[in-house]
Amino acid sequence: MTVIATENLSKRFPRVTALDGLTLDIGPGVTGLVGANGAGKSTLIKILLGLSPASEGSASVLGLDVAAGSATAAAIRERVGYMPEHDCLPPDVSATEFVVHMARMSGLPATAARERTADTLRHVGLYEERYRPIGGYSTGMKQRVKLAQALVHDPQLVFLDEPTNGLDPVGRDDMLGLIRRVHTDFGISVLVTSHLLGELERTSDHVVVIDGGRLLRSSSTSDFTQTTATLAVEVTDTDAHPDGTATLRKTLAGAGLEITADGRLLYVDAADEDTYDVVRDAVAGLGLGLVRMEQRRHRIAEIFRDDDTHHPTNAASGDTASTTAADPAGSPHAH
Ligand SMILES: Nc1ncnc2c1ncn2[C@@H]1O[C@H](COP(=O)(O)OP(=O)(O)OP(=O)(O)O)[C@@H](O)[C@H]1O
Repeated sequence: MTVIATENLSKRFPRVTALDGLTLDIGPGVTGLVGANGAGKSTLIKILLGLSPASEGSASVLGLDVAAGSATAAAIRERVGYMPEHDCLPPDVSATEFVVHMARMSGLPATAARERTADTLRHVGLYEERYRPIGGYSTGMKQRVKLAQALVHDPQLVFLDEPTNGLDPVGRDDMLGLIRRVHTDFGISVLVTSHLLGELERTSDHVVVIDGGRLLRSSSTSDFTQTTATLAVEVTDTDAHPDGTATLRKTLAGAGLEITADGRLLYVDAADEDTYDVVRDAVAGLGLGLVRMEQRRHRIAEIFRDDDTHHPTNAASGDTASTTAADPAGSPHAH
């Protein structure tokens, strides 16, 4: 089932092309949309919401064409929630008043709007504070109000534009947990943007990476982080073998295995199941202690670093979405 589809979608402003022939097919679940600042993430969301027309190409949301006219646009808004990137909350009203208002705007009757508001604010973790004016809230609380107003009319899909912006590491973790639960508890599909690839690794079922308005990669998170056929092996030293790692490497190479070393870790190419036995027997035969022998998993960021070396666009443009997005230093979840 397709939740969001775009076909050759472009958006040109007088001085910049924000989206450039973007073709996407996104299914249900949590999808992370990653790209550096200016990659075109917000532009894509605005087109999908019908707030901004595309220059070229087509797009549909929940099977509805975003350019089909006002009746379809209204139908999309009924089914879709939107959490904008920038601060957009009125400071003088309380979270309850604001979210009730947004629920009423979405067409809910007064009683249902009040009930849904109470439930949604509780779900995002706002309790007694919900009666105080929003102007006195912390950034984390404001982000929660923005999330609540996107969810209050029980949409099938929400667009969350940089929901972790401005949050400290604990606040980020909480927000990412909440986003995950939006899908697992309510079955709502999520398109969440970030310029940090690492933080979407844990939260998303699917990751789409764009750079300069173009699609760089779209695949399921498990494809990104799939287990490779490489074993990571670490051993102790002994009196007989003061450099156990080097000794084991020599022994395994002698047994015909492909090995690379990274400090005390040996990466052994596990061509088949027998490789485990060969390594175990070699370690036991040498009398070394086996600290670890495990299948190596790729992290998303690692795969992008590999891709960067091959990708012609990146090589040409230098400071790109993937290099920025893959920067593990920027994300508390990258390691
Ligand atoms: N209304 C506009 N007029 C002119 N240029 C625009 C407009 N909106 C966006 N752009 C440009 O289009 C490009 C994509 O912007 P967009 O906001 O979609 O990026 P983004 O990936 O969401 O980045 P950010 O995280 O910084 O918002 C940028 O170069 C931006 O300057």
